[in-house]
Amino acid sequence: MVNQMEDEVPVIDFAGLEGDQEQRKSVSRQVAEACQTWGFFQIVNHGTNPELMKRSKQVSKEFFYLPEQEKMKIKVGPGNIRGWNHSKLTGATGDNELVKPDTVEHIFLAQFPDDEENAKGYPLNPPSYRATILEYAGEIRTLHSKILSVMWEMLGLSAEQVEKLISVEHMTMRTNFYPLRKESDPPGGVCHPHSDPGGITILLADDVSGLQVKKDGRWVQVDPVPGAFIVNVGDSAEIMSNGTYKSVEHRGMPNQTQERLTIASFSGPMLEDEVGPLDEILSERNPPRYRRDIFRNYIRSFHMRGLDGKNGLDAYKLL
Ligand SMILES: O=C(O)CCC(=O)C(=O)O
Ligand SMILES: [Fe+2]
Repeated sequence: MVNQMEDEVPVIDFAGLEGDQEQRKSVSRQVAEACQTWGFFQIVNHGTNPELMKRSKQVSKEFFYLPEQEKMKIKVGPGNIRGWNHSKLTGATGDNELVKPDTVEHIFLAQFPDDEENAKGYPLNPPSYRATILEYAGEIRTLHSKILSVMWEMLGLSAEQVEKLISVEHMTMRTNFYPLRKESDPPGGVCHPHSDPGGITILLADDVSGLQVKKDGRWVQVDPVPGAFIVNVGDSAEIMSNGTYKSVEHRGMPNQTQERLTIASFSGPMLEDEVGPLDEILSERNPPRYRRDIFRNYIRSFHMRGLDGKNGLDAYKLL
């Protein structure tokens, strides 16, 4: 681990995953431990093209810089959470309080499956937006699989089972834009405390601080290592691991010296997949701690509650 401090989210050097067996084992142990304690870690030397990361941030910022009337063309609507979202649109999706007052401006879109349905909601401006984001999504999908592979291996699953669990068929992205906020400005423009519903999240945090993670009842700031990704365990991975891996509450705050852009990429089960503790790890001593349900229902229940702490997961706990 690089730069390890007790009260800092672990930073893991992924170069070791391409090394010999010992090096791979060491990285795998660090990943499993981080998933069990923090539910969060940063990764460096992850192999993702830095130029593509930069272009994805750039094209996203270009979208957010557009005049409001242009962004309104892809705004969310009743029963539709895809597209551009702003606290001005509070309640616009019809899903209770999906958009709370003071919510950060963001855009939510799906990348995989790469079909007609998921192509909906993309902005036509800037013209290169969709192509760039899909190129980025393609690289990030590989990284999702790599991380998931380590996580499931470390639970003792067979290579065959791991293989089945790491193909990322369903992937979505939430891009958050936090304009520079001075101390004298009224509070607002935040990503409210929540846990992520999917498998894992890979966050491109633009080297600007603002993400905070709940640890032992208090908020801990994550200072992004330049060029790193911040990875976290989602609710589905917590459920599938029967609680071994932790989906931890976090929130996104504006930065007081720089504007902030974050791109969160969520890999998850397919909407019709059943999510429940993996049979292979259950035993008399490790009985199921969560009830099973299809992911579509889980997501619906999650959104009905709005972004609000870990309520989504609590509703599925058995013990
Ligand atoms: O912007 C951030 O720092 C956090 C974003 C986040 O947690 C999310 O989009 O799910
Ligand atoms: Fe999140």
